[in-house]
Amino acid sequence: MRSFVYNGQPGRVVFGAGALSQLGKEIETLGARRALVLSTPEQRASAERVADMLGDKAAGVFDRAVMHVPIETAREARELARKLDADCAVAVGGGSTTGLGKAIALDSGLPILAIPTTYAGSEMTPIYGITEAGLKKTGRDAKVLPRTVIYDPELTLTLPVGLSVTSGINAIAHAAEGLYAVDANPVMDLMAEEGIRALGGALPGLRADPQDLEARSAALYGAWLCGIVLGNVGMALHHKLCHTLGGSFNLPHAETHTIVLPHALAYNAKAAPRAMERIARALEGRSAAQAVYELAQHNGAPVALREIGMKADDLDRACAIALQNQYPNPRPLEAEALRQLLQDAFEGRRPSA
Ligand SMILES: NC(=O)C1=CN([C@@H]2O[C@H](COP(=O)(O)OP(=O)(O)OC[C@H]3O[C@@H](n4cnc5c(N)ncnc54)[C@H](O)[C@@H]3O)[C@@H](O)[C@H]2O)C=CC1
Ligand SMILES: O=C(O)/C=C\C(=O)CC(=O)O
Repeated sequence: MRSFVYNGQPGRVVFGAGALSQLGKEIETLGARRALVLSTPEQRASAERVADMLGDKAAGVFDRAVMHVPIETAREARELARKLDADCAVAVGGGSTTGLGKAIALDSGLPILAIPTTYAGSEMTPIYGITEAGLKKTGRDAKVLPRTVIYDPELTLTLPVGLSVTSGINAIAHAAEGLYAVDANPVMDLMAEEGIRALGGALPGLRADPQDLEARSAALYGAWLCGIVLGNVGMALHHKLCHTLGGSFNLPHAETHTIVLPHALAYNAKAAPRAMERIARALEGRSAAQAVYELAQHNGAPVALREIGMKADDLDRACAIALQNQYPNPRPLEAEALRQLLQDAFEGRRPSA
C-alpha cells in the first residue's frame, strides 16, 4: 500500500430530485437568520423562487454574478450583504455564482449554502478566484467552502445541452487530474473513477433527452464526486492550460476544459499509466485521451480551440504563459511538446492512443 495524506473537507450534502424543498430546514440547521440570494442575471427567476421559499429569512437578491468574479462585482455584493445585515449567502447557479458567494465569504466569513445548477464543482472546494485589473488570482481558504450544498437534479433540467456536455467534461477533468495528482490518495482515486463513470454514462443520455431526470441525477452525482476530488488534491498541466486560456485569452471555461483535456491526457499518458487505465476503464474506452475526445465529439461538443475564439497567433504566447509558475505534473513540461499540444488542441486533432 502506498503512503499518503488524506485531509477530508467538512460539508453537508442534501442530494435528490426535489431536494430544494429542504431549503427552509437547511437554513435553520445552518442557524442563519437573513440570507442574501445570489445568481447570474440569466438565473434571476431561480433566485426569486429561492427567496420566496426563504420567506422572511430572505434579506434580498443580488443577480449580477458573472464569470471569474470581477473585484468590482465582489465589492458590490459584499456591500449589499453588509447593508442588508445578511448572515448567510445562498448561491443558486453554476461556478460563477458560487464563486461570488466565495468572494463574500472570504471577506466576511459569511457561511454559504450552495445550490449548484451546473457540473463545475466549485461548491465542493475551498478554492476561490477573483479578477482584478484583468488578472485572475486564485487561492484556497477554508472559509469559502460552502457549509451546505443542496444538489437537486431538477434544477439542471434547464441547463442547455451544449453546456451540460462541456460542464460534465469540466468535471471529468477534475477527476482525471486528481488521479495523477502529486498528493493523490486512494479515497480520491475511488471517487474520481466513479465520478468519471457516472458522467460518462449520463452525458449521452441527457443529450438524447435533456429532461431525462435519471441521466440528470447521474450527471450531478458524478459532478459532486469530481468536485470533491478538485477540492481535496492538487491539479496539474490540464488545469494550468485552462487557467491560461481562460484568464489571458478569455476563452469560455467549460468548453476550454472539454477541448484541452484529451491533449493534456495524451501528454501525460506515459508518465501516469495507472491513472490513464482508470480513466479509460471508467469511460469504457481503449485510451483515456481518445475516450474523452470521443465523449466530446459524439455528444456535439467543440473539439478545437479555434472553434471557440482562440487565435493561431496567440498560441506561442499561451505556451510561454503556461510554462510560467508551473503546477506539479507527472511529465515535466517541455516547451516544444507543449507547443505541439496547443497546436493539436487548436486544430482539434484526434489525440494518439
Ligand atoms: N473555485 C472552484 O473550485 C471552481 C471555480 N469555477 C469557476 O466557475 C466558473 C464557471 O462556472 P460554470 O458553472 O461553468 O458556468 P457559469 O456559472 O458561468 O454558468 C454559465 C451560464 O449558464 C447559466 N446556467 C447555469 N445553470 C443553469 C441552469 N441549470 N439552467 C439554465 N442556465 C444555467 C448561468 O446563469 C450562466 O449564464 C469559472 O469562473 C470557473 O473558474 C469552476 C470550477 C471550480
Ligand atoms: O479558477 C477558479 O476559479 C478556480 C478553479 C477552477 O476554475 C477549476 C477549474 O479550472 O475548473
